[in-house]
Amino acid sequence: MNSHTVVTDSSTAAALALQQVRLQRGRTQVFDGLSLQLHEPRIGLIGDNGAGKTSLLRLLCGLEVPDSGQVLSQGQDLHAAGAQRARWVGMMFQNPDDQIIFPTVVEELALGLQPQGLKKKEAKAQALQFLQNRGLQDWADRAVTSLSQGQRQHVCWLALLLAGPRSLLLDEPFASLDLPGQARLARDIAQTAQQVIVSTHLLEHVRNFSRVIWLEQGRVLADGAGSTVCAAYEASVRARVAAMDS
Ligand SMILES: Nc1ncnc2c1ncn2[C@@H]1O[C@H](COP(=O)(O)OP(=O)(O)OP(=O)(O)O)[C@@H](O)[C@H]1O
Repeated sequence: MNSHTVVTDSSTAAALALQQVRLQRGRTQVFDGLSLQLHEPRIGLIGDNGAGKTSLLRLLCGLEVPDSGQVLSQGQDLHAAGAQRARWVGMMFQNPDDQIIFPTVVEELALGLQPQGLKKKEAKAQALQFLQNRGLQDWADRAVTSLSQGQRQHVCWLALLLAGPRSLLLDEPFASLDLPGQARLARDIAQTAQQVIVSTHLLEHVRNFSRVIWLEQGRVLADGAGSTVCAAYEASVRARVAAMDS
């Protein structure tokens, strides 16, 4: 298959796929021919700092363009898709301040509805209704800067849910959430109809996923049931820590 080939059979194509992707960031060759078919409704990404989890998510949502190879969503080239890409895939960033653009919560949520062709006023009304349905109407006109880090992360999750692309990519979504916040997000993820791909160091949140991918230096070290892959990663960490002590 050459680098311009586009798989067109969307009935069998994976929600997301990488074909022979090479990516360099700065001086680091992050991926050197990575291929993955991402069919499953819940996929976890685990691995040490610098393994390539964020880079993979950034490729999958079109923020990084591969140096060679292709990123596909249901068989269509993500980078050739232009504006409709926002209907296919959306990402929640590790740092909410990299994501939030608008001064108030309701405006930020409304932004995500614009790719659906809604006028500003309609989008704002829908965003307000969405907040009301979740008992968060008091947040609507709050300045985003007045929210805590964890609350801003929650706003990013709500914006992604409301925008409703068919694949949701979450980069360390639990990192700054308190325990009730983590439980709420885990419940939301479990109830979401769309595909959800989660990168995390908190393994309990992906251990029950049908698929977890363990990345190490841009390569797949293990790929399988969450319980098996998480146990293998934990065993590796234990062995490395033991080696440090000896
Ligand atoms: N903007 C950048 N410029 C140069 N190199 C980068 C950049 N971003 C990431 N890298 C490098 O790419 C590699 C993969 O980084 P990435 O952020 O994808 O890892 P990660 O698995 O998400 O790590 P973490 O668990 O720390 O978030 C690392 O070696 C990192 O140093």
